[in-house]
Amino acid sequence: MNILILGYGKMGKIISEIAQERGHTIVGKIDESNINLLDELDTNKIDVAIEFSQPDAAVKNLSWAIKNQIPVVCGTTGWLGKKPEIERLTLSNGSAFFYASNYSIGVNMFFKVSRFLAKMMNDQPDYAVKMEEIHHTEKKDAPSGTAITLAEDIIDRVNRVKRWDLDTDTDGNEHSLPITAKRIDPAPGTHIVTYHSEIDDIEIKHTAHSRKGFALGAVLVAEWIKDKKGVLSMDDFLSF
Ligand SMILES: NC(=O)C1=CN([C@@H]2O[C@H](COP(=O)(O)OP(=O)(O)OC[C@H]3O[C@@H](n4cnc5c(N)ncnc54)[C@H](OP(=O)(O)O)[C@@H]3O)[C@@H](O)[C@H]2O)C=CC1
Ligand SMILES: O=C(O)C1=N[C@H](C(=O)O)C[C@H](O)C1
Repeated sequence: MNILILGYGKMGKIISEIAQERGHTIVGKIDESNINLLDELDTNKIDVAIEFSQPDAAVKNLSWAIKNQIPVVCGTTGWLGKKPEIERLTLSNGSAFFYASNYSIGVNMFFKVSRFLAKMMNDQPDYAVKMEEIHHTEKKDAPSGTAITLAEDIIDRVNRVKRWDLDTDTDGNEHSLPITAKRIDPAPGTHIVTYHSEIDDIEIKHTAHSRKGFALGAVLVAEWIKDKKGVLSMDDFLSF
Protein backbone atom coordinates (compact mmCIF):
# COMPACT_ATOMS: atom_id res chain seq x y z
CA MET A 1 0.00 0.00 0.00
CA ASN A 2 1.25 3.53 -0.82
CA ILE A 3 1.03 5.84 2.19
CA LEU A 4 1.42 9.62 2.32
CA ILE A 5 2.60 11.00 5.67
CA LEU A 6 1.11 14.42 6.48
CA GLY A 7 3.14 15.74 9.43
CA TYR A 8 6.62 14.25 9.75
CA GLY A 9 7.33 14.95 13.42
CA LYS A 10 7.66 12.53 16.34
CA MET A 11 4.59 10.54 15.32
CA GLY A 12 5.07 10.80 11.55
CA LYS A 13 8.55 9.29 11.86
CA ILE A 14 7.46 6.28 13.97
CA ILE A 15 4.42 5.70 11.73
CA SER A 16 6.71 5.65 8.66
CA GLU A 17 9.02 3.09 10.31
CA ILE A 18 6.18 0.79 11.33
CA ALA A 19 4.43 1.11 7.96
CA GLN A 20 7.64 0.15 6.14
CA GLU A 21 8.21 -2.79 8.52
CA ARG A 22 4.71 -3.96 7.54
CA GLY A 23 5.62 -3.84 3.85
CA HIS A 24 4.11 -0.48 2.84
CA THR A 25 5.73 2.25 0.74
CA ILE A 26 5.95 5.83 1.97
CA VAL A 27 5.31 8.03 -1.08
CA GLY A 28 5.80 11.36 0.68
CA LYS A 29 6.69 12.87 4.06
CA ILE A 30 5.06 16.28 4.25
CA ASP A 31 6.12 18.83 6.81
CA GLU A 32 5.71 22.58 7.17
CA SER A 33 9.02 23.04 5.32
CA ASN A 34 7.98 21.09 2.17
CA ILE A 35 4.19 21.60 2.16
CA ASN A 36 4.38 22.81 -1.49
CA LEU A 37 5.27 19.25 -2.54
CA LEU A 38 1.56 18.43 -2.19
CA ASP A 39 0.97 20.14 -5.56
CA GLU A 40 3.52 17.85 -7.24
CA LEU A 41 2.29 14.48 -5.96
CA ASP A 42 0.51 12.00 -8.24
CA THR A 43 -2.63 11.58 -6.12
CA ASN A 44 -3.66 8.46 -8.09
CA LYS A 45 -0.66 6.66 -6.61
CA ILE A 46 -1.61 7.33 -2.96
CA ASP A 47 -3.78 4.69 -1.26
CA VAL A 48 -4.08 6.34 2.18
CA ALA A 49 -2.84 9.50 3.92
CA ILE A 50 -1.95 9.53 7.64
CA GLU A 51 -2.20 12.96 9.24
CA PHE A 52 -0.39 13.70 12.53
CA SER A 53 0.63 17.37 12.32
CA GLN A 54 -0.47 20.21 14.57
CA PRO A 55 -3.79 21.83 15.50
CA ASP A 56 -3.53 24.79 13.08
CA ALA A 57 -2.45 22.61 10.11
CA ALA A 58 -4.88 19.69 10.34
CA VAL A 59 -7.94 21.19 8.60
CA LYS A 60 -5.98 22.25 5.49
CA ASN A 61 -4.21 18.88 5.18
CA LEU A 62 -7.41 16.90 5.72
CA SER A 63 -9.33 19.03 3.20
CA TRP A 64 -6.61 18.46 0.61
CA ALA A 65 -6.76 14.66 1.08
CA ILE A 66 -10.56 14.54 1.09
CA LYS A 67 -10.90 16.71 -2.06
CA ASN A 68 -8.44 14.36 -3.79
CA GLN A 69 -10.49 11.36 -2.60
CA ILE A 70 -7.58 9.94 -0.63
CA PRO A 71 -8.82 8.09 2.50
CA VAL A 72 -7.27 9.91 5.46
CA VAL A 73 -6.47 8.71 8.99
CA CYS A 74 -6.14 11.64 11.38
CA GLY A 75 -4.54 11.66 14.84
CA THR A 76 -3.94 15.37 15.27
CA THR A 77 -5.66 16.73 18.37
CA GLY A 78 -6.71 20.26 19.33
CA TRP A 79 -8.70 21.19 16.17
CA LEU A 80 -12.04 19.48 16.86
CA GLY A 81 -14.21 22.61 16.61
CA LYS A 82 -13.81 22.18 12.83
CA LYS A 83 -14.59 18.42 12.77
CA PRO A 84 -18.23 18.83 11.57
CA GLU A 85 -16.93 20.84 8.59
CA ILE A 86 -14.46 18.06 7.69
CA GLU A 87 -17.17 15.41 8.08
CA ARG A 88 -19.47 17.33 5.68
CA LEU A 89 -16.62 17.69 3.19
CA THR A 90 -15.96 13.93 3.39
CA LEU A 91 -19.57 13.05 2.65
CA SER A 92 -19.97 15.59 -0.18
CA ASN A 93 -16.77 14.29 -1.85
CA GLY A 94 -17.58 10.60 -1.37
CA SER A 95 -14.26 10.13 0.41
CA ALA A 96 -13.16 8.50 3.71
CA PHE A 97 -12.12 10.20 6.95
CA PHE A 98 -11.13 8.49 10.21
CA TYR A 99 -10.44 10.34 13.45
CA ALA A 100 -9.38 8.99 16.85
CA SER A 101 -8.04 11.01 19.77
CA ASN A 102 -5.96 7.94 20.58
CA TYR A 103 -4.99 5.02 18.29
CA SER A 104 -3.55 2.79 21.03
CA ILE A 105 -5.52 -0.43 21.54
CA GLY A 106 -4.83 -0.20 25.30
CA VAL A 107 -6.32 3.30 25.53
CA ASN A 108 -9.39 2.16 23.62
CA MET A 109 -9.86 -0.64 26.18
CA PHE A 110 -9.38 2.01 28.88
CA PHE A 111 -12.16 4.09 27.25
CA LYS A 112 -14.49 1.09 27.56
CA VAL A 113 -13.58 0.52 31.23
CA SER A 114 -14.12 4.22 31.95
CA ARG A 115 -17.54 4.18 30.24
CA PHE A 116 -18.57 1.15 32.31
CA LEU A 117 -17.42 2.79 35.55
CA ALA A 118 -19.15 6.07 34.65
CA LYS A 119 -22.43 4.24 34.08
CA MET A 120 -22.27 2.76 37.59
CA MET A 121 -21.25 6.12 39.09
CA ASN A 122 -24.42 7.75 37.78
CA ASP A 123 -26.23 6.13 40.74
CA GLN A 124 -23.48 6.96 43.29
CA PRO A 125 -23.76 10.71 44.02
CA ASP A 126 -21.23 10.58 46.89
CA TYR A 127 -18.39 10.24 44.40
CA ALA A 128 -16.79 13.30 42.75
CA VAL A 129 -14.83 12.74 39.55
CA LYS A 130 -11.57 14.35 38.42
CA MET A 131 -8.90 13.66 35.81
CA GLU A 132 -5.18 14.13 35.30
CA GLU A 133 -3.23 13.87 32.05
CA ILE A 134 0.56 13.95 31.78
CA HIS A 135 2.44 14.56 28.52
CA HIS A 136 5.87 15.73 27.26
CA THR A 137 6.59 19.46 27.21
CA GLU A 138 6.40 19.78 23.38
CA LYS A 139 2.68 19.05 23.36
CA LYS A 140 0.82 22.03 21.86
CA ASP A 141 -2.73 21.40 23.13
CA ALA A 142 -4.27 20.96 26.59
CA PRO A 143 -6.13 19.07 27.75
CA SER A 144 -5.14 16.14 25.56
CA GLY A 145 -7.59 14.84 22.97
CA THR A 146 -7.72 11.60 24.96
CA ALA A 147 -8.69 13.48 28.14
CA ILE A 148 -11.47 15.25 26.22
CA THR A 149 -12.80 11.89 24.94
CA LEU A 150 -12.75 10.48 28.51
CA ALA A 151 -14.47 13.62 29.84
CA GLU A 152 -17.18 13.61 27.16
CA ASP A 153 -17.86 9.91 27.84
CA ILE A 154 -18.28 10.67 31.57
CA ILE A 155 -20.51 13.73 30.91
CA ASP A 156 -22.70 11.52 28.66
CA ARG A 157 -23.15 8.93 31.43
CA VAL A 158 -23.02 10.72 34.80
CA ASN A 159 -26.00 13.09 34.84
CA ARG A 160 -24.66 15.31 37.63
CA VAL A 161 -21.48 16.11 35.63
CA LYS A 162 -22.29 18.82 33.09
CA ARG A 163 -18.89 20.07 31.85
CA TRP A 164 -15.13 19.72 32.15
CA ASP A 165 -12.79 22.52 33.30
CA LEU A 166 -9.05 22.74 32.68
CA ASP A 167 -6.61 23.46 35.52
CA THR A 168 -9.13 25.24 37.73
CA ASP A 169 -10.04 24.52 41.32
CA THR A 170 -13.64 23.37 41.03
CA ASP A 171 -13.52 21.30 44.23
CA GLY A 172 -17.00 20.71 45.58
CA ASN A 173 -18.79 21.59 42.34
CA GLU A 174 -20.49 18.34 41.37
CA HIS A 175 -21.35 19.68 37.90
CA SER A 176 -17.71 20.14 36.90
CA LEU A 177 -15.09 17.55 35.97
CA PRO A 178 -11.72 19.21 36.69
CA ILE A 179 -8.86 18.16 34.38
CA THR A 180 -5.26 18.81 35.42
CA ALA A 181 -2.79 18.86 32.50
CA LYS A 182 0.87 18.31 33.47
CA ARG A 183 3.77 18.67 31.05
CA ILE A 184 6.75 16.53 32.14
CA ASP A 185 9.39 15.04 29.78
CA PRO A 186 9.48 12.44 28.35
CA ALA A 187 5.91 11.31 29.20
CA PRO A 188 4.37 9.84 25.99
CA GLY A 189 0.88 9.96 27.54
CA THR A 190 -0.66 9.14 30.94
CA HIS A 191 -4.34 9.49 31.85
CA ILE A 192 -5.83 9.00 35.32
CA VAL A 193 -9.55 9.12 36.15
CA THR A 194 -10.34 9.34 39.88
CA TYR A 195 -13.69 9.04 41.66
CA HIS A 196 -13.36 10.33 45.22
CA SER A 197 -15.71 9.90 48.19
CA GLU A 198 -15.31 10.31 51.93
CA ILE A 199 -15.09 6.53 52.20
CA ASP A 200 -12.70 5.64 49.39
CA ASP A 201 -11.18 6.47 46.01
CA ILE A 202 -11.52 4.49 42.79
CA GLU A 203 -8.81 5.28 40.26
CA ILE A 204 -8.18 3.96 36.75
CA LYS A 205 -4.94 4.78 34.94
CA HIS A 206 -3.38 4.22 31.52
CA THR A 207 0.32 4.83 31.00
CA ALA A 208 1.86 4.68 27.52
CA HIS A 209 5.49 3.51 27.72
CA SER A 210 6.30 4.83 24.22
CA ARG A 211 4.57 6.18 21.08
CA LYS A 212 4.63 2.73 19.42
CA GLY A 213 1.04 1.85 20.36
CA PHE A 214 -0.36 5.08 18.84
CA ALA A 215 1.66 4.61 15.64
CA LEU A 216 0.87 0.91 15.16
CA GLY A 217 -2.84 1.62 15.70
CA ALA A 218 -2.79 4.33 13.03
CA VAL A 219 -1.11 2.00 10.51
CA LEU A 220 -3.60 -0.80 11.25
CA VAL A 221 -6.48 1.64 10.68
CA ALA A 222 -4.83 2.83 7.43
CA GLU A 223 -4.73 -0.78 6.19
CA TRP A 224 -8.40 -1.20 7.13
CA ILE A 225 -9.72 2.08 5.66
CA LYS A 226 -8.10 1.72 2.23
CA ASP A 227 -11.26 0.74 0.34
CA LYS A 228 -13.85 2.30 2.65
CA LYS A 229 -15.97 5.46 2.35
CA GLY A 230 -17.55 7.79 4.89
CA VAL A 231 -16.88 9.19 8.35
CA LEU A 232 -15.36 6.40 10.45
CA SER A 233 -14.12 5.96 14.00
CA MET A 234 -12.68 3.40 16.42
CA ASP A 235 -16.21 2.10 17.05
CA ASP A 236 -16.26 0.93 13.40
CA PHE A 237 -12.74 -0.50 13.51
CA LEU A 238 -12.55 -2.31 16.85
CA SER A 239 -14.17 -5.66 17.49
CA PHE A 240 -14.44 -5.25 21.29
N1 LIG B 1 -4.38 10.25 18.11
C1 LIG B 1 -3.27 9.73 18.66
O1 LIG B 1 -3.20 8.51 18.96
C2 LIG B 1 -2.10 10.61 18.88
C3 LIG B 1 -2.17 11.91 18.51
N2 LIG B 1 -1.08 12.72 18.60
C4 LIG B 1 -1.25 14.06 18.07
O2 LIG B 1 -0.58 14.10 16.82
C5 LIG B 1 -0.09 15.41 16.57
C6 LIG B 1 1.41 15.33 16.24
O3 LIG B 1 2.13 14.88 17.36
P1 LIG B 1 3.72 14.82 17.33
O4 LIG B 1 4.19 14.04 16.15
O5 LIG B 1 4.12 14.40 18.69
O6 LIG B 1 4.08 16.36 17.12
P2 LIG B 1 5.39 16.99 16.47
O7 LIG B 1 5.40 18.43 16.88
O8 LIG B 1 6.58 16.15 16.78
O9 LIG B 1 5.13 16.88 14.92
C7 LIG B 1 4.23 17.69 14.22
C8 LIG B 1 4.78 17.86 12.84
O10 LIG B 1 3.84 18.52 12.02
C9 LIG B 1 4.56 19.38 11.18
N3 LIG B 1 3.75 20.41 10.55
C10 LIG B 1 3.57 21.70 10.92
N4 LIG B 1 2.77 22.33 10.04
C11 LIG B 1 2.45 21.40 9.10
C12 LIG B 1 1.67 21.42 7.93
N5 LIG B 1 1.04 22.53 7.52
N6 LIG B 1 1.54 20.28 7.20
C13 LIG B 1 2.18 19.16 7.58
N7 LIG B 1 2.96 19.09 8.67
C14 LIG B 1 3.08 20.19 9.42
C15 LIG B 1 5.64 19.93 12.07
O11 LIG B 1 6.68 20.47 11.25
P3 LIG B 1 7.74 21.54 11.85
O12 LIG B 1 8.49 20.78 12.89
O13 LIG B 1 8.51 21.89 10.64
O14 LIG B 1 6.90 22.66 12.40
C16 LIG B 1 6.08 18.69 12.81
O15 LIG B 1 7.06 17.97 12.13
C17 LIG B 1 -0.43 16.22 17.82
O16 LIG B 1 -1.64 16.91 17.58
C18 LIG B 1 -0.65 15.16 18.89
O17 LIG B 1 -1.52 15.57 19.90
C19 LIG B 1 0.10 12.28 19.10
C20 LIG B 1 0.23 10.98 19.51
C21 LIG B 1 -0.86 10.04 19.44
O1 LIG C 1 0.57 14.82 21.84
C1 LIG C 1 0.77 13.66 22.23
O2 LIG C 1 1.89 13.22 22.44
C2 LIG C 1 -0.41 12.78 22.40
N1 LIG C 1 -1.56 13.22 21.98
C3 LIG C 1 -2.80 12.53 21.99
C4 LIG C 1 -3.80 13.28 22.83
O3 LIG C 1 -3.82 14.52 22.80
O4 LIG C 1 -4.60 12.63 23.50
C5 LIG C 1 -2.66 11.08 22.31
C6 LIG C 1 -1.55 10.73 23.25
O5 LIG C 1 -1.97 10.95 24.56
C7 LIG C 1 -0.24 11.42 22.95
